[in-house]
Amino acid sequence: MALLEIENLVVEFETASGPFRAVDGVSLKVDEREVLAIVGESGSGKSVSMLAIMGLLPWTAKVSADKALFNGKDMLGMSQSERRRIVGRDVAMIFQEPMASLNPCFTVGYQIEEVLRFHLGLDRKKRHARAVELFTQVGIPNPEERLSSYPHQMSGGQCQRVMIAMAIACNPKLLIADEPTTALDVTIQKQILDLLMNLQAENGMGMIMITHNMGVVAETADRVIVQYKGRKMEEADVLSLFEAPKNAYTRALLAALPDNATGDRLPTIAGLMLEGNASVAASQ
Ligand SMILES: Nc1ncnc2c1ncn2[C@@H]1O[C@H](COP(=O)(O)OP(=O)(O)OP(=O)(O)O)[C@@H](O)[C@H]1O
Repeated sequence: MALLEIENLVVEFETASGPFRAVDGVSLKVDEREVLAIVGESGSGKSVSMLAIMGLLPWTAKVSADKALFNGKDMLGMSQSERRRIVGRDVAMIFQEPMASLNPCFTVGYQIEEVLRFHLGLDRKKRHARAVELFTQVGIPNPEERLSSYPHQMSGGQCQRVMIAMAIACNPKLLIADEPTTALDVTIQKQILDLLMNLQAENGMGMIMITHNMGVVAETADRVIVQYKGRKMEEADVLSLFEAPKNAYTRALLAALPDNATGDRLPTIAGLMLEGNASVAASQ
């Protein structure tokens, strides 16, 4: 049984100018211990698909799917309270902006201990011990001291480590990392990516890596889905995708990698910025 199995996911938003389809019939599967990358440019519906399954979209979103099973449970059919117990415990998400994901009014220690209280019901002493253990695991120096820091007293990289510690606090089966390194300095990006991949291997988690960066895909994924304007363009194991991409949009993404630039200028993705031309990629 797959850990996560989604078939024909559709997400539409009610907007002032009528309904807008952000995700258009996406299907995917993630197995235990597998890393699936979802890659595509900004606005291709990568985040919205995952937020829809987690029940984290606003009421203006209409979500439907033929199947949306996590660990055999129907994520769209279950009650809000049942979903709240699963999200954050069995499935955890890390977002692009660690500063924005943390509450500025509470210490990072309080925030991680809240996760441990809510999902695992640990008493104060056990919560504290587990928080220290988690901070140590994600490489935060002087964990005891750092637990009483507020988010603004920490760097972006440290805040992302806190977010990762919170995400793995309950040993989730699936970790969804949504552009986890995009907002960080280049030197820190590699450290955070290495940390995530080590934790994924150590804890045996399934993982979905959402990114627009083919370099990140190459470093992390077993399998890749290429998404464009809410649709799946191509799906392949990572080696096949890099060696023999089948879709024109995938080829264009790969050609735009700096290593593939042959002249002084980066290659352009011709025509893809025009409105409503998903067919350019879809039809090739
Ligand atoms: N609440 C909302 N109401 C209306 N449209 C929305 C809403 N949230 C997202 N969208 C739209 O849905 C589309 C897909 O957004 P999504 O965030 O999934 O893109 P993405 O591929 O993850 O890109 P990025 O990396 O920039 O977030 C975008 O066009 C976005 O503007």
